Amino acid sequence: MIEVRELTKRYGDKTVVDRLDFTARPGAVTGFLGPNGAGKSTTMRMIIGLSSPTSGSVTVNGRRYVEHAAPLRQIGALLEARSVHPGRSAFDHLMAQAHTHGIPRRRVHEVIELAGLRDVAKKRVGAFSLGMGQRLGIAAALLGDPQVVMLDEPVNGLDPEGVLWVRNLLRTLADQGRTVLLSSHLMSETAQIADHLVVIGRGKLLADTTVDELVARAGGNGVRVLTSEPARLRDLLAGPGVAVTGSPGSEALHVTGADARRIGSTAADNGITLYELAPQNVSLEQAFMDLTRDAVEYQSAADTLRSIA
Ligand SMILES: Nc1ncnc2c1ncn2[C@@H]1O[C@H](COP(=O)(O)OP(=O)(O)OP(=O)(O)O)[C@@H](O)[C@H]1O
Repeated sequence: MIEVRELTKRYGDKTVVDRLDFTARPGAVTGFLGPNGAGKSTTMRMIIGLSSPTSGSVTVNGRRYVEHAAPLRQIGALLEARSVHPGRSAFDHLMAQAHTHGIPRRRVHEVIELAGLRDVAKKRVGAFSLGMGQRLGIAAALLGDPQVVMLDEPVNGLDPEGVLWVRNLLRTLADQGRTVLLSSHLMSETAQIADHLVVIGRGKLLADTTVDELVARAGGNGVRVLTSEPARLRDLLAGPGVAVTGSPGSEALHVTGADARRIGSTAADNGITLYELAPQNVSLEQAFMDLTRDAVEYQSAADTLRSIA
């Protein structure tokens, strides 16, 4: 478990992480999302003690990272800036890490297999593709067989097969009861992996939620209906969890909590004519952009032009 409490980091007069509060729980993949510069990497660095908070706290399995006798066995991390000696082989790199942490050689072979690196284990790391480098970073994160795994942009540079591999691996780790935290600025990609989402912008918590809740907050996956008898259809659809909105005198209704099939059947059973029955899918990417719009560090020229027009 990772518990972030009122975590704050300031560089000079700039507050980069601002009283951040969230929990990444065991048995779930928590997606840590935010636009560029939101403070994700800074938060992750504080989680593993590479940077110290200005105020607030963060614990891994109940203790601060530095208080663990064998931190590598508690949390395995892949952070963006890797320091791998380019002349070393993948095997030697992992062996050196294992050695300093009292991890047996057998485990090095296991993570090499797990990361699909067997064929390239003896190759110089300097000659690795970006994707192979990511796999090596993930192998290193898993070396201590940790209960908590934290990955900063793990699918960066991976081909579709690699992305699928990461997705399956993280699901397996969570299903084993481990805590998985992964950062990304890609909403749709994260939504396919994560059970839970923590969204930040300018260092502040914007949402601590599930994918479904986020979509609902952004307007939900409702259905637009055009009918000759809006008032009667509205009454017929009324029930727990169903919301129907529309303007007086208008033939249009917006329905949430009932899908197009149910609305169509209800209309047909009661002889009501429909002119339109259109599911409205809110794109996750749109929901994310709506949520983080005010927190984006550098707006695109188009946005800026729109806002001054
Ligand atoms: N050592 C530092 N000194 C001053 N400012 C810093 C330092 N490290 C990070 N920052 C600033 O903190 C802010 C947050 O950066 P951070 O790398 O944590 O964001 P991020 O969400 O990981 O972004 P990205 O998705 O681009 O990696 C940025 O504005 C960055 O310029």
